Order: sequence, then C-alpha cells, then structure tokens
Amino acid sequence: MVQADLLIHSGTVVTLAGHSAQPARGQAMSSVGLIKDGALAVRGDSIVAVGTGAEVRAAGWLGRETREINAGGKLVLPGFVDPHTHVLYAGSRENELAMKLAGVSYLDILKQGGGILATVRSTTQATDEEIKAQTRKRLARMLSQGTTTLEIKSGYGLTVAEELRALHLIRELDEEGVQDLVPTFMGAHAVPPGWSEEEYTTLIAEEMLPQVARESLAEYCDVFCEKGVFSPESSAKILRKAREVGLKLKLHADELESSGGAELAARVGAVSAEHLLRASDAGIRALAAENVIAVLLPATSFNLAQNVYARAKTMLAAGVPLALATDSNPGSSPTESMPFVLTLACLYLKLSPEEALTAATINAAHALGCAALVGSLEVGKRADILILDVPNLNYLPYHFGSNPVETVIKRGRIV
Ligand SMILES: N=CN[C@@H](CCC(=O)O)C(=O)O
Ligand SMILES: [Zn+2]
Repeated sequence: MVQADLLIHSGTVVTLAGHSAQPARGQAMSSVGLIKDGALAVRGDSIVAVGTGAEVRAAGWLGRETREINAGGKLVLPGFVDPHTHVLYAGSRENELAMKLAGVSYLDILKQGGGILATVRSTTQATDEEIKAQTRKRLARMLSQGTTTLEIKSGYGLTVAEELRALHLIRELDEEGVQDLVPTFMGAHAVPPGWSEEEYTTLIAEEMLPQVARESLAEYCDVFCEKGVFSPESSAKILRKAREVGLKLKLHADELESSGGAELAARVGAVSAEHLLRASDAGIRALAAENVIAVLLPATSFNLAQNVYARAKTMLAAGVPLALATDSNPGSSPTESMPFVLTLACLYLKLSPEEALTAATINAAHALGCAALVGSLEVGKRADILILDVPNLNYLPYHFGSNPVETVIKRGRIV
C-alpha cells in the first residue's frame, strides 16, 4: 500500500465534515465533527485518512517514510478561509485614527477625499513590486494566523488600467503559491473624483467588466452599495452586467445605513452579502429564502467603534448560512487575524465557538465556491491543516490578543 507522507495524531481534531455540499445553517452550524484522540494522514497535497488514531493507523497508510507529528492533545483544525479582504494596496491610514476619535464619520472622511480615495492615491502611485511586497507581508501575517485560503478584492484603482493592474497583481501573488487566492473585481468601491456615480457606473459596466471577463481575471464582482457611494440602482446595474459576463456576485450591503442591500443581494442571486450591520428584517428573510450567505465582519464593527454589530443570531434563526471574514483593509479593518475575528464573533455576534468556527471554515469556503476543496478535514480534500496550541475549542475564542496557531500545513507542506 502507498504510504502517507504525514501523520498527525493524538490531537483534538475538529473536522467540520458533512457540510461540503451545502453551507451549514441553523442547528447544523453547531455540528463540527470533533474527534478526541484524532488523527489525519496526508499524501501529497491531499488528506487520505481522518478518524481516531486507531482508525487511521488501521487504514494502513503508515509506513517507514511517513513523518509523524504528535499533536499532544492540541486542537487540529482545517485552515481558516477568509472570504472577504481588501489586502492588495500600498500605504496605510493611521492618520485617520485621530479624525475618527474626533468624531468624523467613515463616510465623511471619504467625502473629504480620504478613506478609500486616500488608498487609491497611495496604491496607484506605487509600483507593482511595492504593492506586491506590502501585500506579501499581510499575506504572511494571515498565514501565520492560520488563513490558508482567502479572497482579495480589487478596488483601489478606480480606472480601467488600474483595476486591471490590481487583478493581474492578485493573479501573480496567487501564482507564488503560498496561499490560494480568490480574485474579486470591485471597481465599484468608490466613485472617483471628477466622475458622477452614473458616469462611473457606465464605465464599470461597459468597459471594466467586459475586459475583466475577457482576461478571466476575477471569479466574483462586488459593489459597495451604500448611501452616498453606489445606490441600489447603480449596484443592480453593475451586478446584472457582471452576471451577464460570467462572474458570480457579492455585495457590500447595509454596512453604514440600511439601504435595502440585503434585499438586493437576494434579488440578483448573489452568492453572499457582506457586512449587514443594519440589514432589515425583510432583508434577512430574503437572504434565507434565496440561500445567500451572510459574510459577517465583526472586526469592522469593532473598528468603526459605534457598537453596532450584525444581528447574527436573528440571521441564524431565520436560516441564513453565516460566514466570517476579516475584511482586512487599511481603513475599516486593519487586521489580518481570523482568530481575533472568532473572538469578536463569540463576544459580540453571540455565536457559540462551534458556530463561529463553522462560519470561518466550511461556510467561508462556500462563500468562495471552493467548499469541495477546502474548509473541512475530509478524505480527498486539500491538506490545509492547523495545529493550535489550545487545549479545546472554547479556549480558541476565549483567549485573544496572541497568535494561537502553532503549525500551518498548506497543501500538505509544513510552512
Ligand atoms: N466598505 C467598503 N470597503 C471596505 C473598506 C475599505 C477601506 O476603507 O479602505 C469595507 O468593506 O469595510
Ligand atoms: Zn469590504
């Protein structure tokens, strides 16, 4: 029999098995498939056996060439999937902290030419190598904290050439093969100075989207649907065109004001709706009815510091599948840490550790269309595995502010 390259044994293995066909919702989000004294065998970049130590050894994968890792009772998890990030950019915006503390709102900073527009300036002025070097550092911080697959949006370019450049850079970073990167086109991140919303919406629909599709540069299209940014009408126009050219849809919805974003995401058949801090009851019902995944971003709520969090429990009760992400970006969420997001999800979204973990792994993978490959520890899946120096699942969100991830295995290789 062929031998496994790697055997991880004596761990508390949380498989998240059984949710690969459909995102988990309701009660099923608590079903995490925990195996005490669990083991995993890996061959090449895939998982070939999962079970108790005795079961995996009996399966006969163990040979003289097999490297063994004794997890010593620690937690063994699938790599985190971060389904909403804006990590491709140059510069930073710590100067906005003082404005924020003085009471200037996120949208007012944007209206004054700061916020997203400030990052557009620093990014468009940077060379390809500068942008990639800065982004690699963020990706490395993500990997060390357990993120093995993530989405990256464009959106700090806002011209045809710059948006295409961003997507090319995401592709180049993906080809470096450290993590798996899922590209999203988000030309509709802000309206650039000198353009009306209508003119810029037409540019996105008529020029940007066809070129993105022609070069197969993105899997998803996303829009910042928000009062003063893109209206539901402009958002719908962009998303319908995106669907026509073959992209799947996401929507930044109801983040700062309730503007019917959740309803729109459901109406256009989006895979996911993001933020949803102020989603209406009707919006939540619509998400459930259309199987739209709610990607919740509690680190953004934390950082906006207005004490407004998405109504995760209401969504859960309504049957909306929940995912979690960092929203890593230089303005509203300057963090790369999925473990921190798990803590916030428990403390402020009131999710249980089991629900939060489901949201950060298999449901997050569904939000990126890659649940057949990642998000759980099951035979045939990619060997993206974490060993965390924590004694049980409750400890993971409970202890925050330091990195609990001890070992990261990406596609079968120890990082
Ligand atoms: N809200 C829009 N986009 C990001 C923020 C980007 C930025 O501030 O640079 C978000 O999801 O929070
Ligand atoms: Zn975002």
